[in-house]
Amino acid sequence: MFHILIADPISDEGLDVLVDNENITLTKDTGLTPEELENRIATFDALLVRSQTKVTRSIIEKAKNLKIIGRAGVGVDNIDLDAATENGIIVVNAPNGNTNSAAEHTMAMIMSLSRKIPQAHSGLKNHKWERSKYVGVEVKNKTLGIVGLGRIGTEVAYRAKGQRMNVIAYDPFLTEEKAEKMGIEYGELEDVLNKADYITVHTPLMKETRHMISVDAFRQMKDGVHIINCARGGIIDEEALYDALVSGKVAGAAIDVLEEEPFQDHKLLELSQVVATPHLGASTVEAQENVAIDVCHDVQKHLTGDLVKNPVNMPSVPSDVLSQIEPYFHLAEKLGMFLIRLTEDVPEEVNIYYSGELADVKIAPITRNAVKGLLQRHLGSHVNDVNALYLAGKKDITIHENRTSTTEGFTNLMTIELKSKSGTRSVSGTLLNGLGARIVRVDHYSVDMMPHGHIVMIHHQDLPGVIGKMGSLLAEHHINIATMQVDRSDIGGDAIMILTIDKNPEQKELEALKELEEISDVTAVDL
Ligand SMILES: NC(=O)c1ccc[n+]([C@@H]2O[C@H](COP(=O)([O-])OP(=O)(O)OC[C@H]3O[C@@H](n4cnc5c(N)ncnc54)[C@H](O)[C@@H]3O)[C@@H](O)[C@H]2O)c1
Ligand SMILES: O=C(O)CC[C@@H](O)C(=O)O
Repeated sequence: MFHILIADPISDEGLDVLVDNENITLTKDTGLTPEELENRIATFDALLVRSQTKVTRSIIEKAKNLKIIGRAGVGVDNIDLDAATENGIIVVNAPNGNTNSAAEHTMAMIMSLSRKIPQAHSGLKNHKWERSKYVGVEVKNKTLGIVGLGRIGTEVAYRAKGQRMNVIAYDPFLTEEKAEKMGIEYGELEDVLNKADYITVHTPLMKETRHMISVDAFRQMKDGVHIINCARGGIIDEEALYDALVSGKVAGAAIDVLEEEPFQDHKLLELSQVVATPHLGASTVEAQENVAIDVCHDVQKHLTGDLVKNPVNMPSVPSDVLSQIEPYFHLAEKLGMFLIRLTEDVPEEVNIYYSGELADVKIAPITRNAVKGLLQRHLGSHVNDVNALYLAGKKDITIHENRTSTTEGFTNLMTIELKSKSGTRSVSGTLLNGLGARIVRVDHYSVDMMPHGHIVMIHHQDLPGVIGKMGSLLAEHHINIATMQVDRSDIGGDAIMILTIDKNPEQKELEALKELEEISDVTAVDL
């Protein structure tokens, strides 16, 4: 049974996705204080939030069962992503569902600023008919500067063009060709600041964008510029904006978001040239349904073992690519689990070689599963594909991915090589059409074994009678051999025997095998 805590108001249309699942329980408890959330979170498998709830490191560290945090919206600046990743908790968002609403809200803010609609409305509500006080300006032929031309910025650009505005935009991913295709002007940040009559920001809030519009940026703007922030508080330096409004440099500002929310007492709100809404960009029926449905689908997928569509702290995999590579996840994890048993030393470097068909697919998710298999022996079951690479880095294990053309006759071949102080060990596997995964090489020995069950790997000398002795010894301990593979380097030289047996061998049984003089090493692996 999975328990989901809904900590912010999430649309029922989304929750309906989860309600019908009999393995899921939903607890709605909105408006919890950080301390209350910290005290409650331990029993939950999933947490659903919007922008209000701050999911801090201390909350995440108390969340011993948490597997997924669903953010019904775009911005994830209210979630400590590093803490989530370190703790193997996947974070998903709903990046597409509120794009239109945020863009429409931005346009409404631009029009409100230009025609002073909120101020005039307030006047009338206070029984004042003040037509001359609220003379506005047209937006037609004015220049709108967009900082951040992603999903919302792009939609704002098209809407502004519909209002006959000129649009200039800055985004690190915007090219001149793309700008030309959109019928807008391409600019550096400086060009946008210099040329625009209205400046609207649509970047995420990150280290790089915090206070990107500050004193220096205001200095570069036209006198009488209008500023709009429907993205995130913190992108604009609020002190600098306040001063620029008071000095008249900025004619008006429209604000949906501020650094501290809720913000009913902020000094910017005291200025008559500021219009503001309480973080309403995504607050439409449509947007809330869309984001709730998207995020709830992903939460359900993750809890039932499927890959999610909108991961934030893991690369996403398009479904056509996923169907190609998913069958290799199991093979990769088992190869990793097997290989780590071949050394008692601290792993230092891992090389993963992808050959044949595997050389042409997206390998990163396969690598994550291999590393997960490797690390689980020492780090336990909290290693998962969200934190596997992070944890490997923390343990100073370097991971290299290589694509090669050496297929050794297989249509696909994956080899993992593990380097440690005592040397290099390796294991190779393949996926046989219709037959599933096979381990086909252990170090330089060829084998053919299914990667599951109780496996005993024995290094011995290639001499007559060894196999018989070993078989009798196992029989004495009532151990039944299910399959056996043997390979050798030379006649009479080193040889390997891999058995699958019907029960987990006890330590004393392994010790008894080691006592046979022809046997140099015995390793048990449970896959
Ligand atoms: N007010 C609201 O209710 C509301 C609703 C939805 C989204 N948002 C906010 O809007 C932001 C944008 O949403 P989106 O869906 O368009 O995201 P997006 O990822 O599609 O677009 C963000 C764009 O910003 C660009 N960018 C990043 N750093 C930049 C920089 N230093 N300078 C210029 N551009 C930069 C990126 O390249 C990207 O194209 C979200 O992060 C969220 O915080 C607010
Ligand atoms: O939760 C909300 O309504 C705000 C969402 C918005 O800020 C976002 O980043 O998607």
